[in-house]
Order: sequence, then C-alpha cells, then structure tokens
Amino acid sequence: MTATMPALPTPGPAPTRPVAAALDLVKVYGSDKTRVVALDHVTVEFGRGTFTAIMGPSGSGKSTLMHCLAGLDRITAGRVFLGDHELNALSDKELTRVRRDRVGFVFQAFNLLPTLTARQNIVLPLDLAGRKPDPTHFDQVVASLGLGDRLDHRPSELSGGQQQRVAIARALITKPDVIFADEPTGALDSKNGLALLAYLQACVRDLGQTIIMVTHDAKAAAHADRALVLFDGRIVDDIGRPSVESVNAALARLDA
Ligand SMILES: Nc1ncnc2c1ncn2[C@@H]1O[C@H](COP(=O)(O)OP(=O)(O)OP(=O)(O)O)[C@@H](O)[C@H]1O
Repeated sequence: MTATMPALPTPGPAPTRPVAAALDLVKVYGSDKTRVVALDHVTVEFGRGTFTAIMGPSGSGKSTLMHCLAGLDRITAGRVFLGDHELNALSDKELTRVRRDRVGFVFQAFNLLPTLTARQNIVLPLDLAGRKPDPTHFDQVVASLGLGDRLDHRPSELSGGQQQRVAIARALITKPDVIFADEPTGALDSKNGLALLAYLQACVRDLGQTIIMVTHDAKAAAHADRALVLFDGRIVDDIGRPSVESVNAALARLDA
C-alpha cells in the first residue's frame, strides 16, 4: 500500500524532496504504572541525499524514533513515511519486505554473520530477497570502501574498521532509501571512527544516499548536515550545519 507524503514545514536550509517523515508520531510503551511516552507528537521530515544526526540524553527517544522511521517498531499514533510507503498502513509482511528492500542498517556491533565471508555478508540482503547483485554497483561499493582484497575473509579475520566497512557495504548494496546508523563509530578507535564518518559523508555527497544516524558524540554529529536534539520524546532543537560547539551548546541548554 502506498500513500502520498504530505507537505510538512521544513526547518533548516535547502529542503529537498523528503524520503522519510514522521507526522504527529506518538510511541507509548507499556500501560498504567509502566506507561512510558517515548515519542510525544514528533513531526519531522528528512530530505533525500541528506545526512542527519539524532542526539539527546539517554532515554530521550533517539532509538525509538529511529526504529519507528525504519519500520522496526510499530507506532502508537500518527503516521510514518519511508520512500513511497506509509509504514503504519502496511501489514507485517509488507513491512518486512520494505525494511529488507528499502532500508539499510549499520549498528555499533557490526552484526556480521561469522560463518560467512565478507562478500557473502555484503550480498546477504539481496540473497534473502532472491535478487542478484548489480556487478557494477557491487564493484563500486567494494572499491570505494577499500575492501577488494578482503572479500574472501571471514569477520574474525578482519579488523574492527574493516568489519564496519563490510557492514556499510551490506547497507549500501540494496541502494536503500535510507541508511539508519546507530552509534556506527561506537566500537571504533578515533582514527577509524573519523574515516568512517568521512565515508558516510561521501556516500551522501557522491551517491545521494540518505543517512540518519543516532549518536551521543558531538564530533560525529558535526559530520552531518543537520542535528536533531531530542528531549523527553520531543524534538527540541534542529541545527543546520552543526558544529561540535553548536551541538554541545544545544545539549547544555537541556540542563539549564
Ligand atoms: N521496549 C521498551 N519497553 C518499555 N520501555 C521502553 C522500551 N524501549 C524504550 N523504552 C523507554 O522509552 C524511552 C525512550 O527510550 P530510547 O531507547 O528511545 O531512548 P534513547 O534516547 O535511545 O536512549 P539511549 O541514549 O540510552 O540509548 C525510555 O524511557 C525507555 O526506557
């Protein structure tokens, strides 16, 4: 089932056609005494080919927002759009297919399958969908990540930085509408972390990829085009061209 994405007011500079959006999104966990409002009427849109960081204190709703936008979690109220789909209107089966075909994921723990080679891990989402990789795209992704001579290695034979690059190649291989990255540099040293962030920026700039990244790290957020700050399930700041200073100042205001 598809639906037209409504026009939403866009804060920040240079709006592009949105590829993901939440409209009056509410997510409640539990009931009665255990009831938690994790997202409290969130409205936001993400332009195609943009790189957004989601920040905020622990428990502010960052992961919940990412999971709802990615179709990993069902919403309580409101609407969520991804590509041509209104996720809340899809059956579980349709949602699984959209997630598999239209979304890429990169996690802090690289989540590679240990018994598969790098090559097999990269093409796994296509295998699961019964699709063959486009050889040109495969070669481009592998070359741009410098993985050409590592394709027959298993994850245990790769460094942390190389494993995370395999995870990014796996996320890129389906040409997804959005890549969701959850603390992608969390398990890397600062040199590998910076290299990874530079690569994510290049994916946005050169491939027009859309990336939404949850992070606690102001330095990581400063690599994005935009930083959203969440607090108590609401978006309280929306910073265009974030710097370490502007992000830290926004977080400091939360304590004031
Ligand atoms: N499955 C769940 N069941 C019940 N409550 C949940 C569940 N998942 C999240 N919550 C609650 O929802 C709120 C938002 O959680 P969320 O994980 O989205 O925050 P976060 O900003 O990602 O936090 P962190 O930075 O610590 O990862 C929190 O109060 C959390 O305890």
